[in-house]
Amino acid sequence: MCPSLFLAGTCAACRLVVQKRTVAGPFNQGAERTHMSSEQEIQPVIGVIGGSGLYDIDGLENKEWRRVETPWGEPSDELLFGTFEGVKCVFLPRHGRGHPIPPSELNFRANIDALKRAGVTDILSLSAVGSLKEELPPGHFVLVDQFIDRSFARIKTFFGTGCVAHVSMADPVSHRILDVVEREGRKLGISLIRGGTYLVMEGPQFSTRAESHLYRSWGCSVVGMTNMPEAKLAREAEMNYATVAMVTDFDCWHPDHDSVTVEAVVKVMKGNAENARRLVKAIIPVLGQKRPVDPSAERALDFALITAPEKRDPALMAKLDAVAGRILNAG
Ligand SMILES: CSC[C@H]1O[C@H](OP(=O)(O)O)[C@H](O)[C@@H]1O
Ligand SMILES: Nc1ncnc2[nH]cnc12
Repeated sequence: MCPSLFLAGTCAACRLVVQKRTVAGPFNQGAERTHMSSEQEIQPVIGVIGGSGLYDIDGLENKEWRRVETPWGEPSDELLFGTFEGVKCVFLPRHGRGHPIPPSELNFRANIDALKRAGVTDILSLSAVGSLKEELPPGHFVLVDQFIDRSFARIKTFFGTGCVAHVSMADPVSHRILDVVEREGRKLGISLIRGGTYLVMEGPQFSTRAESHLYRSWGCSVVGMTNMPEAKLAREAEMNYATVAMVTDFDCWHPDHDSVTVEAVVKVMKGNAENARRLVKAIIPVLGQKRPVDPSAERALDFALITAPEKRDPALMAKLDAVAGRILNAG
């Protein structure tokens, strides 16, 4: 047990592990982030998580697929590193190229840790969803601002016995990112709605009609299988997160529409993907501008850790090097 891990420079053995892992990604800013103050400017690195139908990203220069190791296991795929108009970007196909991984088997921790390790500051998630509202037909993009997490077979935290943390999820998405997505999306003429609740179901089967009606009665806008625990883990890793939920179907509640099938989702996603690509190209140059630290996410751990230093588990602390290095290594 090392009681002094939070005090940088006091435990040579533990720090060795931390340092070895922190430098893994080519865009990593871990060292600067460790000591950043909220007045400090940072150079964002944009991460894009592509959902169903989005397994690559257009227009990147200096493209390179690269494997990133994490202490949580394998991410869904290699990460695609590149630049777009000079902005550093990292793309991850959520289900892997060719879509081999179902929602419940996604290694969400490895995915988020890998992006963090790669230096990503801002994550834009692109997801196919079913609509739970008449006014959100297929082809619409919903800029989600809330989630209801009904997933139940997933590991939902980086923390645990030996280092307990409780971050706030009251405002789970970055409104700074959504402002940019909304403005650029409207300029492109994409049908989008700002705000909405994404119901996360476990899957992989689609909902029963009773479930679909239940989610509607809760006021949810869209239903999908992937954005939790992704958003929770991004918050724990102090990364900004926002989702563009792209409607592909009316799930199974609508009396005038067939119940959702993969065939229908894929067909609509082909059109949605084109708009998603236009949108991503428009927002990256804006999101990639230098900006002040965004405390809502980038300071999420400031008041979240509760485990006394002498009760902390060195092995877990070492695994948290990328996710919580800013605070664990603070001198
Ligand atoms: C292929 S339809 C169901 C599948 O699509 C969505 O995934 P993603 O959010 O990665 O686009 C949905 O959540 C399901 O995983
Ligand atoms: N109706 C639906 N339910 C869950 N996930 C989806 N992804 C796309 N459509 C969906």
